[in-house]
Amino acid sequence: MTKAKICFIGAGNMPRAIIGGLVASGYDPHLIHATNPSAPKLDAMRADFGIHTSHDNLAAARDADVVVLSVKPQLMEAVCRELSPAIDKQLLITIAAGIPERRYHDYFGKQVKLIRTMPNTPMLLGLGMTGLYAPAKIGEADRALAGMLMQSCGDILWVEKEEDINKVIALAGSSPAYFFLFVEAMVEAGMALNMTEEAARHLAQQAAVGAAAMMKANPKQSLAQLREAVTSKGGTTAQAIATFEQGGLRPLVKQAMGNCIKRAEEMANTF
Ligand SMILES: NC(=O)c1ccc[n+]([C@@H]2O[C@H](COP(=O)([O-])OP(=O)(O)OC[C@H]3O[C@@H](n4cnc5c(N)ncnc54)[C@H](OP(=O)(O)O)[C@@H]3O)[C@@H](O)[C@H]2O)c1
Ligand code: PRO
Repeated sequence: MTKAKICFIGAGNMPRAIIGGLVASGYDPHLIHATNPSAPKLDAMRADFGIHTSHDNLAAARDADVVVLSVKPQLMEAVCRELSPAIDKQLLITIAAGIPERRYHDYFGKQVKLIRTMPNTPMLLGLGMTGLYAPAKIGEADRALAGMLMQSCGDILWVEKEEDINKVIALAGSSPAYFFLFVEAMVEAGMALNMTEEAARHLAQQAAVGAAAMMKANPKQSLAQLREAVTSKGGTTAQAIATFEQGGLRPLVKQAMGNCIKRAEEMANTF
């Protein structure tokens, strides 16, 4: 495993997931530094993962080999302008949605080495999915370093065209929230049938975990085959599935993912 010093600028939900995954995979916590304006998130990260923390973006970035830009897209320009004097040969990795790679050179006021990534929160459990895009000028060693960091917390997929990062957002970055919404709706339906929230959640979430594990364990079986194996002819599941299909679940999912991508494109024109 590399000995690169990694600094996360911004210590919110996503860096917490990546740092948790990195440390659990055996990455030395003393090589990891996170910065944030407010103290509570840093205190929690220090306590949970044993990493270094501070409020000083510039000093942390200056001391790092890899700087992971992990603030909200709205704050990215101001943060990059602040960091610029500290950036020289470091590899920059951004996890921000929306902002195109070319914009970062403007933000920093100079050419920087930057890889765009789109991770997701299951990285905290080592079950993440990250899409990565690097412009042609980025060398093999830097690609390998970014890939290794993200792969220590889950699966990775390199995309060749930058626009494909927006498809990664729709399919993986944002999609844990879709699954939570679906299970939330199932739990609400269970509660409407007079089940306790605890029992309904236990049933629905374990079914979700089991279904996810079956998809992963059976890559040669199509998703339709897995679905059909649950769906007895004239049985109960068939009624539920027909209700979803008649209610337009598939076009609704297509529309939701299309709107997700549209928002990423709007952000690219805004920030
Ligand atoms: N959450 C996801 O599932 C997900 C997935 C993929 C990518 N992303 C991307 O990850 C980035 C961060 O998202 P998030 O969900 O982690 O957001 P978040 O939880 O709101 O975290 C953002 C953090 O940045 C901190 N911050 C604000 N100003 C700062 C500054 N000047 N210097 C350093 N830190 C600063 C905030 O601190 P305070 O709270 O003290 O203001 C906050 O802790 C976004 O660009 C997003 O597009 C998120
Ligand atoms: N969370 C970020 C957003 O909602 C990016 C993907 C997941 O914008």
